[in-house]
Amino acid sequence: MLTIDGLSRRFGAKIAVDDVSLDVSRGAFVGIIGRSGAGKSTLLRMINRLQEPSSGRILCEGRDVTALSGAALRDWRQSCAMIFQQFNLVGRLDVLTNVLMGRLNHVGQTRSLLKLWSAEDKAIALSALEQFDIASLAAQRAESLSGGQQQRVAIARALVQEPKIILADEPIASLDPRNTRIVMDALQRINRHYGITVVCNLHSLDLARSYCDRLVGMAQGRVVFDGAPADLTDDVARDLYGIESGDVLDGHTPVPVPAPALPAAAFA
Ligand SMILES: Nc1ncnc2c1ncn2[C@@H]1O[C@H](COP(=O)(O)OP(=O)(O)OP(=O)(O)O)[C@@H](O)[C@H]1O
Repeated sequence: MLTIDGLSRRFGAKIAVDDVSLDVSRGAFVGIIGRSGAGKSTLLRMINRLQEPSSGRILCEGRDVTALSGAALRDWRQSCAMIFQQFNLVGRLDVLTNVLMGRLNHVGQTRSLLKLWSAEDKAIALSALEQFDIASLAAQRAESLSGGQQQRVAIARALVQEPKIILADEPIASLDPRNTRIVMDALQRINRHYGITVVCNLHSLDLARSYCDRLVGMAQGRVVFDGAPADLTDDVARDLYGIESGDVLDGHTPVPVPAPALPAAAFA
């Protein structure tokens, strides 16, 4: 469904993403893992075109996403919803209105400017909130909610966009363990129940192993592992995470290793 073909992004002399090629099939739950600075966010942001590639292409069902502009680009962004670490809600607005923002592309420009939501849009938004057990919070200001609740609102907003893909950039990075599970369960529900493809950046390897059906490991902008969670051995994980491996391998003794110099073929 989604093909990333030789995608790179430079920031001055720095190569954040270096010649990445991936095929993501419809309905997959893909975890992008790797240490801080590996290029995970830049990769996700390029898929959504929040960041422009320096070279390479992104294709979705044969359409060249990298060439889109204007209305076609807006359509693309609607069909690949982003979930951010910091939720990106409008704090002073109520929860229901925040979710309705996800419908903006489905209603006419005048109605969206005036925020004249139809009864049907409101029903869709409320139903999305119900999916994640937060319909009772619909009238509350978003800023009054806990982090886990806010992230579920953001996921509901993404769902009402009716996307083909959800791109989640470290969605649980600022949450406690209980809310982490709730939010990951919400993403899993979107994936399994609605068949929406999820590509999710995760720092925690344990979470990635529990929730994803495919893991893509990045180091220094390159893909150094691509396979099933069961195939990602602790040794490979230590190479991927280096001195951070103790943080991501729960129950394992951290074994510091030098920063990896990882050819893509090494773990293919
Ligand atoms: N706008 C930017 N300007 C300059 N350098 C950038 C920019 N965005 C990212 N980088 C650099 O590109 C590299 C990859 O960053 P990126 O945020 O994609 O990594 P990451 O794996 O998502 O890390 P983290 O988990 O810490 O967010 C880093 O070295 C980062 O400093």
